Amino acid sequence: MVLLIDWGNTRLKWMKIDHLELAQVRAAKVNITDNWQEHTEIWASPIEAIFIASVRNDQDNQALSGHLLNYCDRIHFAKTEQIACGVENSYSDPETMGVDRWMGVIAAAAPEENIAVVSIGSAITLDVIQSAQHMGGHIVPGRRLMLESLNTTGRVRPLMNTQDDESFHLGQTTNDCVNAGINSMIEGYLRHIINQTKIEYQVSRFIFAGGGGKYWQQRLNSGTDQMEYSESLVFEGLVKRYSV
Ligand SMILES: Nc1ncnc2c1ncn2[C@@H]1O[C@H](COP(=O)(O)OP(=O)(O)O)[C@@H](O)[C@H]1O
Ligand SMILES: CC(C)(COP(=O)(O)O)[C@@H](O)C(=O)NCCC(=O)O
Repeated sequence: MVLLIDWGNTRLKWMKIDHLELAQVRAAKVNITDNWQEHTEIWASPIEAIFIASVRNDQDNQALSGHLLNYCDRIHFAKTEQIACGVENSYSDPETMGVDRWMGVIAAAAPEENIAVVSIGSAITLDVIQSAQHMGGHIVPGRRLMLESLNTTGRVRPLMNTQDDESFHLGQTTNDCVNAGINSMIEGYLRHIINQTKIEYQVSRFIFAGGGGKYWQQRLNSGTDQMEYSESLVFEGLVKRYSV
């Protein structure tokens, strides 16, 4: 059994597969937790190897690997590279690019296709790939980070609405004003990058990922653009990178 881990700023995602094969990743269940220590099932069965894409700090990564070493001594933390699986990174200093983004880029890249990966998690990220060349991207604060940034005003102390706004509307409470406004910001940003990447980078395929990926892919998919949602994109990148 091989254990794959995608550790973002909010949640740890994990799956177990028999072999490093894309078909297995696509069929496997993605498990999600805010608190991995409580999930003994992660390491309950024998594990041959562990591949991790983590954007957490060294202390968190050491705590996780220190624990996992009790169950498996083949632990590999993926790193962002200049080139991998035929995909070239646009960063002048590739190691500074989040490994979750890089795994998404590796997973999405296809010869002779122009693709945008849009990940909607703690941060919202864009990565554009033209025929296996990473062209660059964006990083913007995600929904929670935008909302929490208003706490610094002292007066606006909003809470996240549990229900997603389905349409444009105006709030009549502080909370609703903030939530409706942030949703509009995300929608405006996403519509803008979809338009611009089509015009400027001839993007013809959009792959959404991350905790809000499914919601926004469904909401923005008018049927005219090729828009997909992938729950396992980072895992697919790990498999593509380490199955060679
Ligand atoms: N509809 C949505 N719109 C924007 N962001 C969302 C939505 N649903 C969930 N999220 C965000 O997704 C994040 C969790 O997604 P995830 O990809 O696991 O994040 P990370 O990889 O950063 O841990 C949360 O921070 C949450 O605010
Ligand atoms: C941009 C990110 C914070 C996104 O993380 P996430 O929302 O998936 O938790 C992460 O990819 C990261 O820490 N990147 C390093 C900076 C960069 O990619 O240039």
